[in-house]
Amino acid sequence: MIAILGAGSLGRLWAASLNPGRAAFIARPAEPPRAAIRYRFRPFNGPESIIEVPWLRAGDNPELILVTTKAGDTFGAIAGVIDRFPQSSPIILFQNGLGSQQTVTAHWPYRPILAASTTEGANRPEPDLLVHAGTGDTWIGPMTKSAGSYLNKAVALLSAGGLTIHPEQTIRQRLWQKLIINAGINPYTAILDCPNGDILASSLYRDTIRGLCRELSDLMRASGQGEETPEALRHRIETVARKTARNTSSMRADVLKGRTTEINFINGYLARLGKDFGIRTPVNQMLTEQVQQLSSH
Ligand SMILES: NC(=O)C1=CN([C@@H]2O[C@H](COP(=O)(O)OP(=O)(O)OC[C@H]3O[C@@H](n4cnc5c(N)ncnc54)[C@H](OP(=O)(O)O)[C@@H]3O)[C@@H](O)[C@H]2O)C=CC1
Ligand SMILES: CC(C)(CO)C(=O)C(=O)O
Repeated sequence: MIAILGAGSLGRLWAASLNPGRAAFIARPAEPPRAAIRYRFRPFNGPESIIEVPWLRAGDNPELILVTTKAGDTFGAIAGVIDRFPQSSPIILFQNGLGSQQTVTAHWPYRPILAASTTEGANRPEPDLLVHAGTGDTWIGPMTKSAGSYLNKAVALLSAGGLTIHPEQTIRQRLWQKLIINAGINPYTAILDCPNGDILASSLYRDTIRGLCRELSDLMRASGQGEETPEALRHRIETVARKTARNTSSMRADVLKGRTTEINFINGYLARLGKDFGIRTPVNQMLTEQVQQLSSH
């Protein structure tokens, strides 16, 4: 049994991809018992089907716990339920950005905690409809010392669902690579209220991207993530913006739906890191503040 904490878009994608009966959602601690969650699943290819996922029962001992809450909810969500599970239960964190993973591993350093970086895309245009909007790859790797020995088992269990999973010993590097892309696309799409590709011609983007990439390059070096020139980072950001030109980014989607964004774990994380290292980050700071003004965060 694979337990999933966070019955949103990504959690439902995982539940739908695993064989029937293999997944269960973890309820919030104070939630009264409810009937199984039922939703329509529209796969990337093929016909729609109905998925029914039960709630994990008291005493169930999952082989794996997937955490698919938003970054800002993750620590509280885990803290609310973790005492139900043995110290040896492996936990995989699926959050975008950085910062939430460090908070969780600093609090539970002896638990086997892994992190994932995924390019799968899922959304819920209606509450009971889950759309697998884009297929991709998922990399999983250890964040705590004891997690290393669980990696192969976790990859095998999740691969059985049919999504493409890779073991990744240097998962922090992967998370950084995705962070760079999210930092260079998401806030602009939220501020400008436009699809990913449209940011490239905007004056906000053109006036600030050089400075942003300089900050990203300096922060990568200071964090031990290696040397990447600002020009190379800009090229990578723009390649993804062009490839996903018609996409609504997750941050723009959050703003449009009035939800808290993950800005504090993307450009906000980078601005905080700059303060720790004594590196000036005026562009990350400005983007963070502008996005914070658009929503409750
Ligand atoms: N969707 C995608 O395609 C991708 C998402 N990601 C990352 O995955 C993470 C999840 O994203 P996504 O699935 O889109 O987000 P959603 O908002 O769709 O799902 C998050 C879910 O977590 C639930 N939740 C919040 N707090 C708790 C809690 N304390 N206990 C149990 N459940 C809780 C929310 O419930 P409620 O709505 O009731 O608050 C919601 O159902 C994010 O960090 C995102 O960046 C990464 C790559 C792709
Ligand atoms: C790569 C990108 C920008 C694709 O939309 C993304 O990951 C997101 O929207 O969060």
